[in-house]
Amino acid sequence: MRYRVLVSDPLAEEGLDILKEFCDVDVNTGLTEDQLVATIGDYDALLVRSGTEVTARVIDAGTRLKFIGRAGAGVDNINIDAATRRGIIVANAPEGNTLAATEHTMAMMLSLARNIPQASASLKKGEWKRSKFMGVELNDKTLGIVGLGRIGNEVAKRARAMEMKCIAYDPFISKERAAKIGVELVSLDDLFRRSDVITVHTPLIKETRHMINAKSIATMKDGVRLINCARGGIIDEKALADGIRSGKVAGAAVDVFESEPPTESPLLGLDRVIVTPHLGASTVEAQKNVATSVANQCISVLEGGPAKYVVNAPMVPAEQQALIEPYATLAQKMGSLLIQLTEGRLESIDVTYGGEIAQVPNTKFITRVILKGLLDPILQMPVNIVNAEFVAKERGIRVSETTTEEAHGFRNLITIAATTDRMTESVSGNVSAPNRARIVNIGGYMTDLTPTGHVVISRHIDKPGVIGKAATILGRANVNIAGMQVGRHKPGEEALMVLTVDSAVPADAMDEIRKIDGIHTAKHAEI
Ligand SMILES: NC(=O)C1=CN([C@@H]2O[C@H](COP(=O)(O)OP(=O)(O)OC[C@H]3O[C@@H](n4cnc5c(N)ncnc54)[C@H](O)[C@@H]3O)[C@@H](O)[C@H]2O)C=CC1
Ligand SMILES: O=C(O)C(=O)COP(=O)(O)O
Repeated sequence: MRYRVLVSDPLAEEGLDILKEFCDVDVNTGLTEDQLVATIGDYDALLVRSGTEVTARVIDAGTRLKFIGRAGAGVDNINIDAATRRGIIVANAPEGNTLAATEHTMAMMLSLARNIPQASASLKKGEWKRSKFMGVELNDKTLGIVGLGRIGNEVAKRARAMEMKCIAYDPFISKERAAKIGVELVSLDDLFRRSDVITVHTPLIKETRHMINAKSIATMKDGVRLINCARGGIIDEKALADGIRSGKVAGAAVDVFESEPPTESPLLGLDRVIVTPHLGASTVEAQKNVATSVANQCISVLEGGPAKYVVNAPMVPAEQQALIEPYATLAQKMGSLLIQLTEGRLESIDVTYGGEIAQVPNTKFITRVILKGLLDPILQMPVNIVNAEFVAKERGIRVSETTTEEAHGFRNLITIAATTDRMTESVSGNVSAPNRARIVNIGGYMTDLTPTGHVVISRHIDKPGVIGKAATILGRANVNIAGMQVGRHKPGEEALMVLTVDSAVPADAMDEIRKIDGIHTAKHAEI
């Protein structure tokens, strides 16, 4: 059956062509939330730009959805939590429109400085008002950049070329990194006080909503100019309109609005505000980039592969995927074995990465794979690397991750300990070559188990006859024993037996094994 993809905002043909090779694609733009809710259940993937509000209602109605793609950078129109809860991968295309948004910002800044849109409109009305449109030079002025990410960086480079002085506020960027592109990193208050022009390039999040407001405008230079080509709502539109009316703010350039289309915005009626209808990403080049990026990611995810720019799960860069793969495969099997060996309500999972694996920057990804292995078999809802952490948290299962150089004689060692309200059980595994992964310890007993197929794992008193009785019971049940290992600390004390068997063990045979004198516990597991 071919996958079905709904494209609910305009997407460049290049992206649609890629999708159509593998999927049935419906392009249906301008849907209301109710219309989306009514149809989304038929689709495996939804691709959007900023025009579609992907609400929790839409996501919950998308019972087949596996992928939500954003052909662009901002994902504030997608309810990421709702998608994560449902295990739906959300990915964007954050690099494809960076230069388009940068150039739009530069165009807005120059237009603002020289009143180009107003002068153009005036001349077209038949006027010739040269003195009315007196401008200012940008040369030597201070540009304050709020958010020195992809676009902020590119804007800074271009502003520097125009001999502007660039200062920036970004709590997540180092002074050294900013200095490399000739930008001085300052506090937000300093930026407000010192800038002639302020441009915002942050995402719209709780911390940035109305970051520029009446109070901050009051601290700015008289005659400051403001630019928002990032997200409506970062600048409080009402406060900006008041600032313009009072003359405190000389002008503003706005591409994005608190509500789009902005029918109610007080900015639209002001001469000194120039506006564009969210055109930052609207270049032929950017649209081709974001459409092909998101289409390729969509297909990869639908076919069970990774996406390059996942927003709601840890990413493994392409060049590290081959390295991580054997660990991830082992980790999932270890998780699955462990849950079959435990009894009771899971309280915590402690994962320790020892030796070489501790150096890999993507242990978070492996931890999610472990959680998937542990939780997917026991829960009704599908658990995958997107929602694994969320599902654990929701169920009050504490998850910890530790890295250490200690690998107990192995080059690398993953140990997972699961604590329930009744017991603690642990499993350790090692990858000695890309195609050689073993479970090397169960509950503190050394073993050497290829993690595949059926096993019977028991704890028993190390005394003659116990193992033989278990083997006899399996024989009677027509279960062939392919291999056997016994681990013990001292003769005569508790020992751990791992029997690899060629088929599932009937429940009554397992009950019989548990009744053998000397057997403490016995479990059948399929890895
Ligand atoms: N108008 C349009 O059509 C377009 C708008 N955008 C928007 O532009 C904005 C920037 O995009 P990119 O540069 O690609 O994103 P980015 O993620 O590369 O950069 C965002 C920067 O904001 C910084 N930041 C986060 N919280 C902050 C805070 N509280 N204060 C100051 N800085 C903070 C981050 O550290 C990061 O460096 C986004 O809102 C995006 O949605 C992007 C493309 C087109
Ligand atoms: O990529 C972004 O964040 C944008 O704002 C671009 O929006 P659009 O794809 O043009 O609706």
